[in-house]
Amino acid sequence: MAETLGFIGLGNMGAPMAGRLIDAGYELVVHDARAEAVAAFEARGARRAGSPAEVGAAASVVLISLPTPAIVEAVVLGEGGLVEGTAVRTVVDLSTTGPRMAAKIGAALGERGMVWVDSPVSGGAGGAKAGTLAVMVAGPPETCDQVIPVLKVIGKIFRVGERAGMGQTMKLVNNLLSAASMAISAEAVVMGVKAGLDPDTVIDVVNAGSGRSSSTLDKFPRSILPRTFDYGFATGLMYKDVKLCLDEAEAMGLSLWTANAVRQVWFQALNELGADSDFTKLIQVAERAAAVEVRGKAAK
Ligand SMILES: NC(=O)c1ccc[n+]([C@@H]2O[C@H](COP(=O)([O-])OP(=O)(O)OC[C@H]3O[C@@H](n4cnc5c(N)ncnc54)[C@H](O)[C@@H]3O)[C@@H](O)[C@H]2O)c1
Repeated sequence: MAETLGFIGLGNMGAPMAGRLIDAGYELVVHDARAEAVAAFEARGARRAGSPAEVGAAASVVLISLPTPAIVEAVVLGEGGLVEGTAVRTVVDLSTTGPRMAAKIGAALGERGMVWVDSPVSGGAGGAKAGTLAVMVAGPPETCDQVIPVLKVIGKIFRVGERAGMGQTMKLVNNLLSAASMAISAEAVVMGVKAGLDPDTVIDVVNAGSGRSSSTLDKFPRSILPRTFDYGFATGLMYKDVKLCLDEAEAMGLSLWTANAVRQVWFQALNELGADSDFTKLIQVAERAAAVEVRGKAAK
């Protein structure tokens, strides 16, 4: 019989990850606050659970992909939460939750004889669909050994530590760089276009030169130049990640000067674009300031 897994949070990342698990032969018990997201998975043979506790009653290993640390905490430890289920033993958090929340929930689960595997991911909705995410796994080695065959379905595994929170720290390091590269790429490309350069040429040259980054290699050609703005990552979540990173740095007594400037850029984007906007719309903030539009060819 196929192994049953729980999955909570079927959004931009959760849906393609859960979809790959179904395709790989796992049986899923799913839950999401959005009924339509659950219905789409029922149509693919998954079982619906009415609450996180119901998921915890049906599966010993449960994966979660939820927006914010507060939501993760409520879904796992709150009323009707995952830990109320009698079957659940291992919870794998694929969300960006921050190291302190990961440690807090990990400790709370430990008191109940359960294990928290801190396992954030990077690579976007496209990477989730293709199974090419970077998966940053931290937790007790024997539990990690048990869940890694499942996680291999969604991406490449990096074991980054044995303590809940170490995966999160790795993820915040990665996303600080991602947030910074989007911010500076938007400014730089807008400046070049304002001076008369062709946007496609700018990106082609940068990608053949030393200025390239995941923003210029992926986000510009896929979402910004064709102006589809459909990368699948929300501005509010990008801001959350930068803020979590700076909160951690401050707790460590570190002053991250560039990161503080990056936070301000994303705070401005949050106010101008709204939390739910696609994060590649950041270009529009720079465009407004420069009174110019970056419009290239459609993605190939
Ligand atoms: N989108 C990306 O490119 C990306 C990449 C890597 C990591 N992440 C991280 O992964 C996590 C999920 O991101 P996403 O982009 O898929 O977000 P999303 O908003 O698209 O999806 C979150 C899902 O959680 C559901 N949800 C929210 N509150 C809930 C609750 N209380 N109970 C049950 N379901 C609830 C929502 O309905 C939604 O389907 C976040 O922590 C994010 O930072 C996102």
